[in-house]
Amino acid sequence: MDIILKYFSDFTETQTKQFAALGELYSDWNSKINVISRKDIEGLYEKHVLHSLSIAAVIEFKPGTQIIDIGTGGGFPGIPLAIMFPEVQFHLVDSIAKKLKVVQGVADGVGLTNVTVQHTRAEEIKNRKFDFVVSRAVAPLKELWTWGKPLIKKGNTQELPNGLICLKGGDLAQEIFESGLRPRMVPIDQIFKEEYFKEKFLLHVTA
Ligand SMILES: C[S@@+](CC[C@H](N)C(=O)[O-])C[C@H]1O[C@@H](n2cnc3c(N)ncnc32)[C@H](O)[C@@H]1O
Repeated sequence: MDIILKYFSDFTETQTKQFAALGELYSDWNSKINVISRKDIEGLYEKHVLHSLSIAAVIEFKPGTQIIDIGTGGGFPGIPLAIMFPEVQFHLVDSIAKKLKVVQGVADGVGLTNVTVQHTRAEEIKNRKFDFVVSRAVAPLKELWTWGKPLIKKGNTQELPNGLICLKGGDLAQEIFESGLRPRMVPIDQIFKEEYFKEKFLLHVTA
């Protein structure tokens, strides 16, 4: 939890309690339904919570914004962002139902009222639009954009235009080339100084 407070300090008492509760909630849920590796659960706040919050370091979503997290797994980046932005609506989807049990359990455990979950493949969602798609470690950029683009309403009311914001790591040159897109790229090690964030990037593609 200290690692979060190192970079973010403007939390309300509720938010501080909610972030603090994540450690125990994820340990409990993960012992029942394994969604996070044992090694990663030890580094939960750095590798999952803080990493998810890199999005909050780049954009402060306005109240009323609607966001879908594609392939949320155990709730990343959706859950930390939902705590960070209590007036923003988050729809967390995954193709594996048991992962969403954990997500719903954690959301209920911290008392989040701005989170909904849906068991579906992203490409099967019809007739719904969001301001942003967020995603971490789910699919190559080309595929993510194919799934995400139809879900995004065009708009330009925030610091960044509506679009896809995804968290990725490693050498992305080939992946970006194959996508045919020109995302804006933010190296996360410019935001957070821990070794873990070396070669990790936030990509933003405008809708
Ligand atoms: C490597 S995990 C990442 C989970 C989470 N985003 C995180 O960073 O911890 C990838 C997740 O994407 C989900 N997924 C893959 N393809 C999907 C699709 N087409 N629609 C919805 N979820 C998908 C998988 O079920 C899995 O939970």
